[in-house]
Amino acid sequence: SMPETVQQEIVQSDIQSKADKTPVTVADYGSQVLVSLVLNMEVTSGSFSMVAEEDSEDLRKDGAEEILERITDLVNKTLAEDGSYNILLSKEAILSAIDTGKSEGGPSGRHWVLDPIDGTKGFVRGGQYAIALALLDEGRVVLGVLGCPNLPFTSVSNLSGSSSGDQTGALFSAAIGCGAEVQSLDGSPPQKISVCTIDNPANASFFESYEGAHSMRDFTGSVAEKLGVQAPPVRIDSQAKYGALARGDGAIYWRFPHEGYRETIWDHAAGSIVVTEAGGVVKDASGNDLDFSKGRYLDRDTGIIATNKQLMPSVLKSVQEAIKEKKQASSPL
Ligand SMILES: Nc1ncnc2c1ncn2[C@@H]1O[C@H](COP(=O)(O)O)[C@@H](OP(=O)(O)O)[C@H]1O
Ligand SMILES: [Mg+2]
Ligand SMILES: [Mg+2]
Ligand SMILES: [Mg+2]
Repeated sequence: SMPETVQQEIVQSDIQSKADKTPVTVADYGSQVLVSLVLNMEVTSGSFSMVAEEDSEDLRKDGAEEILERITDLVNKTLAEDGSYNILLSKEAILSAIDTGKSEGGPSGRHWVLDPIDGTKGFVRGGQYAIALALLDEGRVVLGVLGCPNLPFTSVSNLSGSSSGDQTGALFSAAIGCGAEVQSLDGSPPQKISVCTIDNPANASFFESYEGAHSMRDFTGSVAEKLGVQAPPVRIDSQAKYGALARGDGAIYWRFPHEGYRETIWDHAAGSIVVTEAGGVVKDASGNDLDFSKGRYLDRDTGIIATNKQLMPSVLKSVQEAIKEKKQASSPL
């Protein structure tokens, strides 16, 4: 696919820095264009609304001509190679396709939620990333798809060492009330997946961000200790973590960003339905469900925890204890 080709050949000029200092690449923009174009053409019933991560502002600035040209070429080349749609996009059409993702979402009606490349830092590093698409209906996630081109098809235990002969690439999908599935990217028949059945925290392993700045490791380390987790953390980028959890590669995924960080809905919508439809649960640190109905940002208390039903009560308890300790340690006497 287009992101795979870009990842293999990525050069410095393909990578830009956004106003918030996070990276964005030609593949992030290109993926947002392609997904929004196809959705627009295929979804014909009702009005179309999409909440997506990227916008065209930086691409309309002086000096962005070259990168816009590169995105336009990439998108047109991909469309031509695929052959399903006989269209050629101008630069202006590229910019307006990106901006179809400007919706505010919210509690009423239907909204597509897109992270065109989740885990851009992993993508640039040659690591894990995901293309994450979900559908919100009246404020709840009803559909989710996670494309993970670099994820071993059977298990992340095959991440290091390609000697296993495992296929690479996994496409997770879930619809509300219908369970979760995985298939290979070349279109093998989908198979049902479910979270692991581990109930003893001593046997549990956990996923967390590869990027240390995305989740506080001193905090998650103390939660792991309280829980009695023995295994070392498995650190991978993007919502591939939700996919890996949903098929039982590990028992827990948790995320505790630094204070003041606001989570966005496209970082969790697709992943959370894949996990819940695989029989798992996704909560904030207070044990509340995530609320995707509040617009582009996710309404939540500190942290996000995904695990199976058996482990959630003890994980929440350890998290609460760790939060209490942290508050005591930082409050003046
Ligand atoms: N300081 C921070 N704390 C927490 N999350 C952050 C962050 N900076 C960026 N992120 C988010 O973390 C996502 C990647 O998740 P992970 O840490 O699980 O790999 C990024 O998605 P994008 O790569 O789509 O921008 C971004 O939204
Ligand atoms: Mg980003
Ligand atoms: Mg993201
Ligand atoms: Mg992204």
